[in-house]
Amino acid sequence: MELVAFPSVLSPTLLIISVFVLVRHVLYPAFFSPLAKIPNAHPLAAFTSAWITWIRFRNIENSTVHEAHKRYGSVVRLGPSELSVNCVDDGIKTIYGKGFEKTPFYSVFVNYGILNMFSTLQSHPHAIKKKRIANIYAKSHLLSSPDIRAISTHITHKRILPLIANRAATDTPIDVFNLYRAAAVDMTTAYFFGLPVGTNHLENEDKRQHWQEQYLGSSPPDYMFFLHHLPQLTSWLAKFGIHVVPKDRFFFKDEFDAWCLNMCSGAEDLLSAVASGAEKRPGYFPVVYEQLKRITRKENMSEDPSIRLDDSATRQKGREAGDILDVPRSRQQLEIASELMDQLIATHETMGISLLYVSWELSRNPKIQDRLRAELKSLPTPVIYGSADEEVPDARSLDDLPLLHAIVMETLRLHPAVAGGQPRVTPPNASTKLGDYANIPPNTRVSSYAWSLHRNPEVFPDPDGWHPERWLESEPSSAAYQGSDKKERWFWAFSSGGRMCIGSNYAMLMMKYILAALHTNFVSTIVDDEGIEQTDGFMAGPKGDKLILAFQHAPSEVS
Ligand code: HEM
Repeated sequence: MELVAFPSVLSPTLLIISVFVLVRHVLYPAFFSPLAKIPNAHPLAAFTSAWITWIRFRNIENSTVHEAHKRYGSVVRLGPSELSVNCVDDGIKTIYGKGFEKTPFYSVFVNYGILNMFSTLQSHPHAIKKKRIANIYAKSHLLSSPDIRAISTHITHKRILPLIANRAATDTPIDVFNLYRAAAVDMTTAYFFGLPVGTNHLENEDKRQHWQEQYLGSSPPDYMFFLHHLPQLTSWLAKFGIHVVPKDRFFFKDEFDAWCLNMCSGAEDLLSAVASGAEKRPGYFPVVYEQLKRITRKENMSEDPSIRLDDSATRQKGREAGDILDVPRSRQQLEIASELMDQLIATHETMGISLLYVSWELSRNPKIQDRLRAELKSLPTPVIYGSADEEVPDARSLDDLPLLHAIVMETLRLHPAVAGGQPRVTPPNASTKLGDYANIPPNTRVSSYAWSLHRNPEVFPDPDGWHPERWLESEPSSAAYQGSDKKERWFWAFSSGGRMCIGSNYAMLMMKYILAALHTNFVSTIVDDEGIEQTDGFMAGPKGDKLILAFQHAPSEVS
């Protein structure tokens, strides 16, 4: 009797559950949700996030989303509550303007348990952090900064040019990916901590490799999917001893954390020396460190809810690593280090990738390389290798060079280092219009991709071709590459709005100094570019992780 009664009780329950599931997960998302009218990038996208998660796991997100935009237009649905948006008006201007907060995708960038500018999700605490240093990354400041000039002079004349001259003399090719990442770290640590404290990865290959191992070990590229997209599941599994991401990541991170604190201690020593009367020489002063220290001293950190710090745990980790973290640090010190560490990581890959693709394109286009050399030599103070006065151009005249600027812009367009989606959520208590679609509900995840924005053929005719002339409107041949809208509005290599890259002007200037040094003095040719295609991730470096070039001394006159 009971055996018969059991299913009869179960049946209504099962029926109710089935109807609920059908309505909630099938009928509502497919037919009644305000997102139902938006084209699905895949038939499953309306019902489940599993499809886009699988696409991300396979590292084919940027290309898949781009194909969906080509087929279905500027707004596509990636999941039941997720969109990709590929337009400027009612697109990036809205999403990256005001009120759309970041998602936990960015939480992986926390250092020392402390949120920094990049990993702070909410606008208000983020704005406080950004304001601390915005002025020293402003273009007007950088173009007239004696520190920037001194750092560029030192690093180009003392490190880059002798290194390349040696390779040219011995006919030994070089991996420019390594070279450029080293140059980016050397320049940036000099600006942060002062030249005497900053790294010298260009000349010291062992230190460079060790640093690179720590960096890759603490943010292992093959596992970033789990840290970005499944952070809760990843840490929950770890509690049961299932380490989806290798747990030696924490060892590398501890070492890396200790390294950055050590650099901060070096900067402190420089500040003490200046306070005791030592000369404040340009380039030898820890510009960014000092400013962060000065500003954060005035802040009452305990009242800032964005700051989370388990100081004892951080120190314990340091003790286990047997390193300098064992020395107790104040919250202010860790706050500064968290910020600097993040900015350094932002610099290293992005500048390395961008310069690599400039070199690759120039090496494939020798005529443009020759024209660039002529332009660089026309500067009042070109970067001449071996010259007695070891000058670099004034930053303003370098910045004004039209061809150099066009080459860098076109490379950042075609090969954006940050190619992937930058996720945000629609604001609570408001509905939003994106593209042609109104009433997008609150808490919808929305992203735009530089990869797709930069490949709109109406704005960038022949979008897959490298045509610096599209940025040179005075050039007759540029007419073929002018699109229907202003290119600058669609150029998104540094993102836009309040969360736009703080280092964009700095990166542009430093990359121009490096390119000026190389291409005034040398001619580059490709030796091995296997694996040059970009990976399909948030950060899109070369699949082969290298580019081998040969350099020869440039002829003294360019015809
Ligand atoms: C070619 C070089 C660079 C490229 C292509 C680049 C690109 C970007 C992009 C696209 C973003 C926005 C990412 C997002 O919101 O998901 C960003 C943010 C950021 N970048 Fe860069 N970046 C470069 C160099 C640098 C440098 C040199 C620094 C520091 C010195 C830097 C520091 C930052 C910081 C701190 C943020 C977060 C800004 C915020 O949240 O307000 N970047 N960068």
